[in-house]
Amino acid sequence: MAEVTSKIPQATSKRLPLYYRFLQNFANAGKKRISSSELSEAMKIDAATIRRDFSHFGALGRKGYGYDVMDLLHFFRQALDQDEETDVALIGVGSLGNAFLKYNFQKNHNTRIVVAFDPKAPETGTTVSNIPVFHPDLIEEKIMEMGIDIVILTVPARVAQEIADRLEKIGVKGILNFTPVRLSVPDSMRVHTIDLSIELQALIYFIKNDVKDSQL
Ligand SMILES: NC(=O)c1ccc[n+]([C@@H]2O[C@H](COP(=O)([O-])OP(=O)(O)OC[C@H]3O[C@@H](n4cnc5c(N)ncnc54)[C@H](O)[C@@H]3O)[C@@H](O)[C@H]2O)c1
Repeated sequence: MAEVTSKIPQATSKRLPLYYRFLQNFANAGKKRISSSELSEAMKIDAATIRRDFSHFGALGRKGYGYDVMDLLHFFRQALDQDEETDVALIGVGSLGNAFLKYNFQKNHNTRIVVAFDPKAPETGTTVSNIPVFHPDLIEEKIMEMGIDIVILTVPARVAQEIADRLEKIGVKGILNFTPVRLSVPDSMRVHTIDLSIELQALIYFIKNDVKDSQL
């Protein structure tokens, strides 16, 4: 199967983790091959979109056979770098942060939150769902010690930029930002901002306009 190339459209790339999750479920259920219409039904993405996406990955289903589940999984694992374990830190253990610590990517064993920070934690650290939570004074020390590159930010808006600046200084590469702040960071750092109200607005727009190729 072909390597992922930079030519893959963004909308297709965004569906990669979703494909991966569904294929894992199919593999766990003992399924060896899958057709685009079966995937379409499970994922609620139309079959033509799936076939087009898969053609970008060099995956060509055979008529009457479909796609080989293990082949696809192998490909997605490489594309998503899932063969490597990624340790993630979370900053801000409030309503949202607590929920993430409890969830902790249960369906993806290669990505996990291994440490968290919140001023409510004593300096010695405590745990939530077995994950150590330290005072934010220890952010630099712990993140560098643990070699963490990715941080989930679930702090109040007023402290978000200040924390991003601190993370930049210690070479953190990526922030998954749940705060409403448009973080200003250098090119060496990547920020993905998730804003539920924008996602919801987009969903409503796509439903109203019946845009099929937008399931993510
Ligand atoms: N992305 C979304 O869709 C979405 C949805 C809800 C909330 N939010 C945003 O996510 C953030 C968290 O929301 P919440 O509801 O969990 O808030 P929350 O107030 O329940 O939690 C924030 C936590 O951050 C901690 N904190 C404060 N200063 C800190 C610091 N310097 N370092 C580390 N931790 C610090 C607080 O002690 C608190 O536990 C807010 O910015 C909120 O606007 C985003």
